[in-house]
Amino acid sequence: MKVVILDDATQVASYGADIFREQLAKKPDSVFGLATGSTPLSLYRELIASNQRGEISFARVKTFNLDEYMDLAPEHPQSYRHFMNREFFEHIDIDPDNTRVPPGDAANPLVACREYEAAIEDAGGIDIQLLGIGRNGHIGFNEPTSCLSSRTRVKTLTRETIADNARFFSAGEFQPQLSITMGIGTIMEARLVVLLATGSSKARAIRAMVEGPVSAWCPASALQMHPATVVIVDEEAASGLSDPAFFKHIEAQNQALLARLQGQA
Ligand SMILES: N[C@@H]1[C@@H](O)[C@H](O)[C@@H](COP(=O)(O)O)O[C@@H]1O
Repeated sequence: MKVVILDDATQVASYGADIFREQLAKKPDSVFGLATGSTPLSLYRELIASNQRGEISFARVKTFNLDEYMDLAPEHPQSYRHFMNREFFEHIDIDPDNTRVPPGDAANPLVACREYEAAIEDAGGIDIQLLGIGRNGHIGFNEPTSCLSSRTRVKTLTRETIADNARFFSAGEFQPQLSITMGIGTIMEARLVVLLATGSSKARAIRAMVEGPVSAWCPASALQMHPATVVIVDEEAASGLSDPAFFKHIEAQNQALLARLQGQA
């Protein structure tokens, strides 16, 4: 697990966006796993700007979103499908048919979960999976006690997650208690995982993910077993780590090594 600590949320978004830009330069038909939440929004805005300047193209890209609320139609303003269209897909040159979000309104969610897994496999697997993290260490909607080898399935949301996401629903409005989410096993098969976290409310989860035991109590801790995970955090989200200076030292060494290798090319 590579941990990159940066000054602020703007730098976190740029560092993350660079990884996507580099991937697109290498493989224009990349498969991206995408996330919702407020954290990735600045990264999406950077990618939109690059796309509109003609620096990158999503014309051959396929995307799979991590999760969706159950019982919300795609047109519902709080559905993750609606969020992705509004915040990202409508502003880039992607073919809408190449974007998938788990169907929260599927007549048979169990069949829909199996089909989602099959579609990821048919696309050749995920090149980069983008993740945020919940305050309780969830990734996607894999809440604490999730099986660490789980696949796409229906998950019950914790009261903490429902409370955290209540701000998006108006008072008295139906708020889903269930979700469809890629499993931790699904996420672990992505070739590269990029997890972003900003703000002090994420400090406890980041510490548990990076330093804690690999445990279903912190689903993100499973990423300690992933061969290529980059965790990009601002100072506040890193504030619970025992030795942030060590991670900064490693990153400085990595950048120096990269510069040396580029000099040799
Ligand atoms: N299912 C999503 C997660 O994918 C996201 O990482 C988390 C954190 O959201 P935010 O970035 O707004 O803190 O919220 C939701 O529960």
